[in-house]
Amino acid sequence: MSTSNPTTPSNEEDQKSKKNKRYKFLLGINYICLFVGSVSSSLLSKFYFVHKGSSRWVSTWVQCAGFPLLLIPIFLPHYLFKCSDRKPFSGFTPRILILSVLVGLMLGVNNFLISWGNSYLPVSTSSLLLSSQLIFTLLLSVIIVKQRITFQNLNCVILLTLSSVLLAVGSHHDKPQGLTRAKYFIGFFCTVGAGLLFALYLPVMEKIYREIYNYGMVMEMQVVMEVAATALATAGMAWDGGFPEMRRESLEVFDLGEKAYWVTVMVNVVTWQLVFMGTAGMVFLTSSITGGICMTALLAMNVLGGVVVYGDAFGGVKVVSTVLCVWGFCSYVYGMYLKMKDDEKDKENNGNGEDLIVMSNKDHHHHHEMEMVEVNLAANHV
Ligand SMILES: Nc1nc2[nH]cnc2c(=O)[nH]1
Repeated sequence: MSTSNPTTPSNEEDQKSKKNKRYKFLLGINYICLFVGSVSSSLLSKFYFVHKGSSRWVSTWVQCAGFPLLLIPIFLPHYLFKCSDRKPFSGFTPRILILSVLVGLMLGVNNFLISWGNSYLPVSTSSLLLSSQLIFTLLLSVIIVKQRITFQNLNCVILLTLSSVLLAVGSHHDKPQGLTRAKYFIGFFCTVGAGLLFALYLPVMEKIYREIYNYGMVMEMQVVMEVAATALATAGMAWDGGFPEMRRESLEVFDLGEKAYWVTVMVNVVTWQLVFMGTAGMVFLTSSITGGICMTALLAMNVLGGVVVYGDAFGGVKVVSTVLCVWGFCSYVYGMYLKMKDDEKDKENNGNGEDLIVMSNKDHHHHHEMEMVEVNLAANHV
């Protein structure tokens, strides 16, 4: 695991700080994507429903159809800015390609289930069911990527879960019209299924990312996944009359008119890409459980977004839920920060010559990223 470069100590220091800066830069960008994407997609989905949009297929399709947008950050660095020597889409092995397609199909089914569940169940019920998702993410990441359960991550998962349970219990029981028992059960199983699939998606991605060493590759895999998910959604739509339904909805149902409808749908397509790209990047740069925690913690931001933009009521239970969420998330991030400082100190104490990094589970990708930049730097110098 250790690489000993024939470089002078000062050069080595330089490279280390460069790597660290690059890592922090990528982490920052990804979190901004996740943040902006999550808040705006939740606001826009609500906008769509408030103005009488109700198509399950449209909700499914917008979550993945924006994949061509990812081609911009993939191709620009190589062809326009010339700041990367790596040719886009050159690192796929058949194995990685097949795995990406399979995970993409899983994501497609998840998107479909979540849209179906949302259309049958009251918002409060579906949020309640989805609040179990983070616990499953932790459990599955213990099984799949040998994540260690620590006080820090367990504490955070419990606080965030409590926070989302409270939120769901405290929200309005706006029962959709004509909710029969059968429909309730369909909605129930779709939503639980979506939660489980998403909880599986995160550690499975982490496992696959352990075979790759480059952030560009993460985006490229994301394109492949989203193409697979879009193919599934498009096939479903074509088979079930989703396209005529979309057209009819734009012309007759959406109460702000056709133009506003297409703008809403298209902007939603963009915001969903930010969500999924941000999630994938966070999982690659940290771990599946940290990625899941970062996503879930944004629920509080979505609630605040609703309060600011739509004037939703904000009192009692929502306040408690938000406090729990912010508390849980901040203590997690602070704990991670302390651990990172500790590790850096340990490394310094071990001396420069010996570049042995003891990998804890959490650091895995940090180290990965370091290695990747090392590989790139080495390639550039040869
Ligand atoms: N099941 C599920 N699907 C998602 N798609 C985007 N976010 C989520 C999530 O939190 N859960």
